[in-house]
Amino acid sequence: MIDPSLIESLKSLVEPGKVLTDASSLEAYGKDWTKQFPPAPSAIVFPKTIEEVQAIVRWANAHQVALVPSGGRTGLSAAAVAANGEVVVSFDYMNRILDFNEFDRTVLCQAGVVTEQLQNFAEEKGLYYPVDFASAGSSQIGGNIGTNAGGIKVIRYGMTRNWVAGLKVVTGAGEILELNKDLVKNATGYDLRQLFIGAEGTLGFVVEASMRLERTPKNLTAMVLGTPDLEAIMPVLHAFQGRIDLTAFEFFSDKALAKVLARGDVPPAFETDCPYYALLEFEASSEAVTEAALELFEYCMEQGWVLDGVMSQSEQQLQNLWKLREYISETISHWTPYKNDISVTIAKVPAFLKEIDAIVGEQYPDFEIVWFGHIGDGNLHLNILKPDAMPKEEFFAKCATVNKWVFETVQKYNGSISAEHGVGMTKRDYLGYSRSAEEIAVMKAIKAVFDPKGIMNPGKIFA
Ligand SMILES: O=C(O)CC[C@@H](O)C(=O)O
Ligand SMILES: [Zn+2]
Repeated sequence: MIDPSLIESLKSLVEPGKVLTDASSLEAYGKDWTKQFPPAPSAIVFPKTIEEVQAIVRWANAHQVALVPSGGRTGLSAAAVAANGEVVVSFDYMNRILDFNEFDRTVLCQAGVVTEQLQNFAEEKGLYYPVDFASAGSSQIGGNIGTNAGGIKVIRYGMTRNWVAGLKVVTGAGEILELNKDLVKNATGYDLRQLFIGAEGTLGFVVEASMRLERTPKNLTAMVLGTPDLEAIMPVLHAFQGRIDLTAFEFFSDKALAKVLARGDVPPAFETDCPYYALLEFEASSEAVTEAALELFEYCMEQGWVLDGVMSQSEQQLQNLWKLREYISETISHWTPYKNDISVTIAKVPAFLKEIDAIVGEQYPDFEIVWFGHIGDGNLHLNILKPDAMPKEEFFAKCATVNKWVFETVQKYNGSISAEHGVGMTKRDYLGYSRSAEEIAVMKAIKAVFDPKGIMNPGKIFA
């Protein structure tokens, strides 16, 4: 905890009432969606302007106070958790869309603009912001950039990184930098914008971002296909990708589906029980595309890769099919899951999946294992559910012992121990499985340049 007199000086930097220290605010703003680390911030500060953010960072430098950036706090790696008396900097009051440029198709957002707010704004302009995920209703653009958020349309549109035209940041040294200025072409040396994307607030804070928009997809149509086993999913992807440009290719297991259906608010896709399901989406822009999709469906049935399937016939049915996939994470959060977010290149998915599945089957004989994720991107979400009777600490400790086997396999396949959720605190001890000692040394050197006093989100990414 920091000195109470320091909190008083912090109050002088922002509008009255914009520093909170009451227990419920500390609890709420001190954590994200992870449940491993008890929140313990000293205060929450709510700047309204870039100048206020800069003043807070300079104050933190002067007094050696650690800062934690806070957006929608929907992260899954504890990158936005303040567990050690830090001051949380919330962007809740920097939530305005400032400008729209129709020629460049860019939207200037303050860091606290909620993802859905940007998606809706794009729609009003007849355009589309394509980065999408279940937490779009609360996640903020600044946080999406800090984690380089991915989601369900990466196969077609890429990660948040692809949509950042320009950034304004306050570095850990308290300087304001304007990065890339929305240029499409800018060959003037290092692209510092890219460094701040996925940096989890460890170099500085994103205060404004210019985000690119895209044309609206036409007549999005989804298919849910039941497969006889895990191995059948990738040939289905390959078959469809040979003829159709997919906007999504997701998968989930029967266990994931059962949890979602048990909620009672989503209809099943079809009656046949299958161990695994693929959800794919495409633009049914012409009759020919729809026909090709149906032919591919039949072909996959003939090959024995698909047991049953359905294609959405209306916007409502499209939404319902998506709910089967999008509701999984929130639904299973009831079981305090231990999460893995791992990836390999597409070609390696079948062999990798088989090996990981065997490891977890062997290592977690008594735990319920839920598979789902963005398999079309090579990204698997492996969730281990906590048995109700087992204390949280015991459960997480048991799961951590299995990391060695899972991460050694990830390393063997040249994969990533965190595909899209970031490193934060949950994966910092395992960074070496995905990044070499030399790379980590360079990353730390870069941090020292932007954040010489080490006050920006310390303890995240690096142990
Ligand atoms: O809860 C998870 O493991 C994944 C959350 C999110 O990335 C998703 O794809 O639904
Ligand atoms: Zn995901």
